[in-house]
Amino acid sequence: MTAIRIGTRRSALALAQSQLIVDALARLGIEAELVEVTTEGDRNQTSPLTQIGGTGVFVSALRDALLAEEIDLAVHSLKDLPSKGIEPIALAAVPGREDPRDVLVARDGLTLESLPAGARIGTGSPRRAAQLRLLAKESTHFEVADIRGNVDTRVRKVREGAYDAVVLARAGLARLGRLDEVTETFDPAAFVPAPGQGALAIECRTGDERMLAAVAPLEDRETRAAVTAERALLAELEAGCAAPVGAFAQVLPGPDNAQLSLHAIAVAPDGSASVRMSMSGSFGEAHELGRKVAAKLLADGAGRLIEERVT
Ligand SMILES: NCc1[nH]cc(CCC(=O)O)c1CC(=O)O
Repeated sequence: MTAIRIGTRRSALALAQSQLIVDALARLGIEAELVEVTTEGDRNQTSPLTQIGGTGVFVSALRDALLAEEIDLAVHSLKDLPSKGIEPIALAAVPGREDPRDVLVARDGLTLESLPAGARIGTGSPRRAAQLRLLAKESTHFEVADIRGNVDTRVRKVREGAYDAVVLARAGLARLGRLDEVTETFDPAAFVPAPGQGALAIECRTGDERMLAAVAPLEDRETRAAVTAERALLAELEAGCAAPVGAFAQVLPGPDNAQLSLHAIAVAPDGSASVRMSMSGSFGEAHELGRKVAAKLLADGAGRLIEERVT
């Protein structure tokens, strides 16, 4: 049998994540190799993410390569996937999640509390920007500035003094072996992560039984349930990965592991207002839980808050 071709973006993080899957398959006795695919999101590092086609810019080139049969599997950061799937592509496996929390990487070991007034915090994410502004209103004062580039670039910009701090996913730094850069890890109930953050998505062509069977052992049912709830919420809000919406689901510890909790927030982009909601439901009804929490958020005015203001 020929080696499975795994499509990956070229960034250090994408390569590390895809290599995790190559290694996991190798442990199952299955040979796989990486095929690098350049995406529009990688080529275009200058314009804000929200201007280069919104959701899914990192995803479509890999999907195109799958459909053209240039690769057999695609590995994505699950949070970069559009919240609605497409028919010819299957979410073949969701492996175990890394730490889903957001972190601060600040100069001189600083935290949100200890950053001086007027500090510049870099993020390209409307969700992070909105939650930073929300926190700023409540405690200290800082300026949120747009930033682009991959994880290494962003950390370097703090080192070079262009920003006092950046907000990143803890998972990305963990996978790059750079957790020592973290100066504060945010409580996910206070600073809510992106739906799917920390999880990987392994996609194949719909009906490709060989690939579905190969990656089935990598599936983690707790992560699948959690991200199903988080993504159902995002889809129900008709929001994409660029929306100021956070969602974080967890399997509740207990004798039967039968409960899933979901905590979500929708924030006005300027941080002037927010709506939060928490609910739990049965493990087997993750999608329904996401829809219910979204409906409650909408009833509390979330739709108006997150409405895209095209300027
Ligand atoms: N937006 C880009 C992106 N997509 C996935 C990750 C990190 C890994 C993850 O969240 O699973 C990152 C970088 C970041 O947000 O810091």
